[in-house]
Amino acid sequence: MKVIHVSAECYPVAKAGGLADVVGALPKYQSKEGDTVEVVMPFYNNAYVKKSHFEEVCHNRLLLGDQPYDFEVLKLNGPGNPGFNLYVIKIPGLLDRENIYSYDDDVERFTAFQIAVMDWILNSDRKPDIVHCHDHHTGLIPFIMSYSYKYSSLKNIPTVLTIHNAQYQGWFGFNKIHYIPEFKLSNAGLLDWGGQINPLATAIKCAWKVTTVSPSYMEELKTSANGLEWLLDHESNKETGILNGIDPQVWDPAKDSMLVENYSVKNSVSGKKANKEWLCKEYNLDAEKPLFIFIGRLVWEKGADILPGIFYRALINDDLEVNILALGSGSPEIESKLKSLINPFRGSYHVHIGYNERLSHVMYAGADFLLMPSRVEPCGLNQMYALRYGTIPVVHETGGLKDTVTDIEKGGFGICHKEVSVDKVYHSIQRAAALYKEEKEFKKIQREIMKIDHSWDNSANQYNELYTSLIR
Ligand SMILES: Nc1ncnc2c1ncn2[C@@H]1O[C@H](COP(=O)(O)OP(=O)(O)O[C@H]2O[C@H](CO)[C@@H](O)[C@H](O)[C@H]2O)[C@@H](O)[C@H]1O
Repeated sequence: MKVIHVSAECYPVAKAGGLADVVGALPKYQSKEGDTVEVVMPFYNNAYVKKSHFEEVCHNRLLLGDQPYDFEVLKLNGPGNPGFNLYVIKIPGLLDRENIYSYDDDVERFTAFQIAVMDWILNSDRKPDIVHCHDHHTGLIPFIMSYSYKYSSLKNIPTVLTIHNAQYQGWFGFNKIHYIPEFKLSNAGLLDWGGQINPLATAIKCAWKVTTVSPSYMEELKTSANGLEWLLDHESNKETGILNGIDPQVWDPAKDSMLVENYSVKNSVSGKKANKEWLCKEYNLDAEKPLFIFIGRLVWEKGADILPGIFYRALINDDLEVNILALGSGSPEIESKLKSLINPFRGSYHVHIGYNERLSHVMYAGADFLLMPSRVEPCGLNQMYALRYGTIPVVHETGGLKDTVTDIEKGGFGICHKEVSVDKVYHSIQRAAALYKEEKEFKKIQREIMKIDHSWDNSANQYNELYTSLIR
């Protein structure tokens, strides 16, 4: 079987969040003997790409409307090889920029990327058995494969869409419909949702199967999906929730080269202490107090808007005695509120605004508790990384968090709250701080959570079974 994953992100080449982690790991665990699982993504002009070696596979010219663009398909070679064939599409002037998203011409960039992928597959000797698309940036592919005249020879290849985040749908106006390779106009309704071209909705309608990254999120989407509830409910017979895994080759405290000191279950106490002490020295925190961390995009879905309120309440209360360290970027208003707490709470609080992969690893290792007050969490990887690194998750019971974290009082290993509010999260922090004082019990939980298996094997098998059902 030959599978091609099409994605805007893939770790370690380009990462903005969890999508990259998934696409950079899943293919490694899907490849069984005789199978080929590949990834194709855009060529960005970032530091990783600059230091990597690529070999040209083909070059061609695509048409975006009537605008021609030359493109190259390059294969990653040499020491940076991620463990599967990884191809990048270079479209000079469109894709080769430093960042992944947030340019004014993202519609043109990602539509051209999808057309280039189609042209490459159309002209390749060995066609894939499955094309697996991820999120809205690749959502037009199932439509193009089924309805665009030029690609009609691909229409019997099954397509799978995985929704990592339904909040973002890639909407654009019908004035750009000519970007999509020519098709019978009577099919234009498949592109439409609420009067706009909606690539995520299009993929939900046209893909042969739709998956999302946890069973609970799949259910939640039917009542809360940023306008796509009815569609997701209507298409439910082709939908499945498959929980993400984590890649133990990248996320292993015993081997992680980004840590200050490596550790396993046996020496978790001293290993975590060394990482915590480094963080406390670096950010002027108190290593005696429990360390709570937050890592992620500073947006409403992650509950980041209530972080300043939660932090203030926890830090102003002298009896609680906690440290807080946050890492993230996003809404300028939240960034500035979080920064404004640095001066008043110097010695027990810091926020690092920006993206920093290495720091995130040290934080998972050195922290005692991870805060995830997400309002929407399709799966969430942070809580699984935290568990693996012996850090207890404090989470809102939603989506994938519900599927991966059970409260200590219910025989589990995390601290859960049922609502997203300053009060509820503060109450969870109080529970966590009390647990920290029960040293023996706290360290026992730390060791237990490090042993939980969240590796990809089980989920990779579920994807493979899904593919097999389509090929049959
Ligand atoms: N400032 C920063 N510096 C360094 N690292 C940072 C960072 N901000 C975030 N990260 C890292 O980015 C990843 C975030 O992954 P998540 O899965 O938690 O969220 P995301 O919303 O991006 O993903 C979406 O897709 C994934 C994958 O399917 C789903 O798990 C999730 O629920 C869904 O919202 C983690 O590896 C985290 O450490």
